[in-house]
Amino acid sequence: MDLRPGPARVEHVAETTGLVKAHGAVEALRGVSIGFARGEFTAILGPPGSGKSTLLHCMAGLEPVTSGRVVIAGTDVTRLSAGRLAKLRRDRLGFVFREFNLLPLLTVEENIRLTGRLASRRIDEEWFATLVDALGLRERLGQRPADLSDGRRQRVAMARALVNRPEVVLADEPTGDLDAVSGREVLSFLRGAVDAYGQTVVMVTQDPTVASYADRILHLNDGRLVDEPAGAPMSLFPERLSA
Ligand SMILES: Nc1ncnc2c1ncn2[C@@H]1O[C@H](COP(=O)(O)OP(=O)(O)OP(=O)(O)O)[C@@H](O)[C@H]1O
Repeated sequence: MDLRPGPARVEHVAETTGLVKAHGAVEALRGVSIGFARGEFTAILGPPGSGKSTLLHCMAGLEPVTSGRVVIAGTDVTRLSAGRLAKLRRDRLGFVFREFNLLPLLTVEENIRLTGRLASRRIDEEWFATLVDALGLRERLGQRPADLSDGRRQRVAMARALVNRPEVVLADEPTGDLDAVSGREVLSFLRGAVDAYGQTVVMVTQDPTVASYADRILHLNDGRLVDEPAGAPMSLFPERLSA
C-alpha cells in the first residue's frame, strides 16, 4: 500500500504500513500505518500500554514485527539482517529515551562523539560546535554524566542523537524523568531542531502538553490509531510557554 497521495506527493522519510506486533497473546500493535514527512515533528500520544514504545522499537528494528512493513529512508527495516540493521540505526537514526543511557566512564564530549565515531560518516565539526552551543554544553564537555543534572544529561543525550544528522530522531518520553523547566528546554530544543535544521522527529508520550510541541499529534490507543484521545491524562507541563 502506498500511503502517499497522487500528485502532491509528500516525501516520507519513514513509514509504517499495517504494522502488527504481538507479544504472545497480547497484540501491542494492531495494524498501524503512518507516514512521516521529512522535517516534520510528530507526536504519538497514548495512555500507558497503548503500544507507544513497541511502535518506536519496531521502527528502529529493535523488535521484529509480526506483520506489516517499516521503511526508513527507503529501506524496509523488517527485511534487514542484524548487521545491516545495526548500521541503519547507527547512520540513519537518533535516539532519545526517558533514561539518558550515557556511558558513565566517558566524558560529555566522548559520549556525544561516540555515535559519530562508530558511524560510517565523519563528525561534522561545525555541526558538533553548533549542537554543543545550542544545548549549553560547552563548559561541560570534560565532565562526566554523574557530575551533571538530569536536564543536562538529557541535553547530552540529544547532542549524541543529533550529531550524525540522522534521518529521523526517535524520542520515547524524553521528558519523563525531568522537572518542568528542564522538560521545556528539551522540548524547545527538539522544536528548534525541526524548525531550524529540518530535523524529522517522532516522539511518543502520554502527556498532551509534551505532545503540543509537535506539528501534528496522532492518538494511539490499544495498539491502534484513533481519532480521539482516550481519557484526559494529567500534564506534567501545564504551564507550557507559547511556542
Ligand atoms: N516484551 C513484552 N512481552 C509481553 N508483553 C509486552 C511486552 N512489551 C510490551 N508488552 C505489552 O504490549 C502492550 C504495549 O506496551 P508498550 O510498552 O508498547 O506500551 P506504551 O504505550 O509504551 O506503555 P508505557 O507508556 O507504559 O511505556 C502492553 O499491553 C504491554 O504490556
